[in-house]
Amino acid sequence: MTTMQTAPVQIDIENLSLSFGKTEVLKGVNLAIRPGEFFAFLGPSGSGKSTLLRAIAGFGPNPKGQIKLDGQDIVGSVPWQRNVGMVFQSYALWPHMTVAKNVAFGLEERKVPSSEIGPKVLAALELVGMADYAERFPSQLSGGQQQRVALARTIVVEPRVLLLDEPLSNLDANLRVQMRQDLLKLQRRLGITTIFVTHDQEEANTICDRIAVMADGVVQQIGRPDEVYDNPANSFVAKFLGTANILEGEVVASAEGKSFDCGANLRIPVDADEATGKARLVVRPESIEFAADGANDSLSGLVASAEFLGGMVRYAIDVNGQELLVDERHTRGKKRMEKGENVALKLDPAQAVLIRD
Ligand SMILES: Nc1ncnc2c1ncn2[C@@H]1O[C@H](COP(=O)(O)OP(=O)(O)OP(=O)(O)O)[C@@H](O)[C@H]1O
Repeated sequence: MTTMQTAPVQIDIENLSLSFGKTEVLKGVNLAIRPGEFFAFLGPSGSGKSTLLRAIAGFGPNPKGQIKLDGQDIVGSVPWQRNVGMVFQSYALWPHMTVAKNVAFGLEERKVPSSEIGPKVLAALELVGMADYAERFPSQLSGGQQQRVALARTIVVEPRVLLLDEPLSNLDANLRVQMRQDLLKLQRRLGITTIFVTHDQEEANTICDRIAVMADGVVQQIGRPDEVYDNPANSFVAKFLGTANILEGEVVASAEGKSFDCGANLRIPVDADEATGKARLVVRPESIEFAADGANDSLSGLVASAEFLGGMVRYAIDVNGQELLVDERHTRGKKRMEKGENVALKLDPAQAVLIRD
């Protein structure tokens, strides 16, 4: 079982809405997940990520709309008919069964011939690096090991889709980093279409091919992590992925062309085809640079605060009443600028994104 027996599936979610009583928690979700993709639902607590994942698995109230696996709608079919594997945050291993029994359980339920069960269990445990622990009980394993067993138990039945609901959140920080790489390797080896639910942007960014950023039961944006980071569709996405300066202002036209004006003498040129009127400008702290004093087009400001973050220093700079966060790479022994110090900033317009929300 080193690769999928069947070709990986495409998942299409169309106009999916779901309510708990009168509360609508998914509001018309549309998503297309490609075969073999490692896809993330990323969003804050309560945004509906788990509800959406559970709807794919067939748990929870029946949604309106469609969930298609390779074009076939599965809404309305019972969970065990979907052949979709789910790994929960809490592992949910049977405490009274050994590791091998836990992994064998799903095969026995599916009436797989007993002669095939042993080799399949061993192969699944080998895939997650737990073959030596087959006769232990869950209570004799660390959290990370239990999570590996939970994974083995899910993949042993060769599901068409792998659903992971915050699978690493109970592990300590170092183990999480290692496990996410292991997960990625496993996913690539199996070639299985996988959805990973997390509220941790670093986790999603490092291992997922694409992400859907969710808020309030609505998909806010879909794309590769770097695409979404570089081109946030709205303020929520800009703030949720990384740190962003979001300047309020308007696009104005003048003899020199169009620019974004947020008062405070801060004008940034924008494309000629941008409509005039109210807008916001998103600028990441790492894309603003300190310039030599008096350099052309530089903005002058005052250091309001400085935070040492290890590899960099995050400054808050007051530019005529508008505060801008600016990250500067730290090198050994580099002196930090002091509060009240005069600085000049360079803001490359190509690094700024105009949004209208
Ligand atoms: N069984 C339920 N009954 C009523 N409301 C529910 C139920 N399950 C979830 N909800 C509500 O649905 C909304 C979405 O919850 P969901 O668990 O999908 O969010 P989430 O993004 O996965 O958050 P978290 O990261 O905290 O799990 C929340 O407002 C939650 O309170």
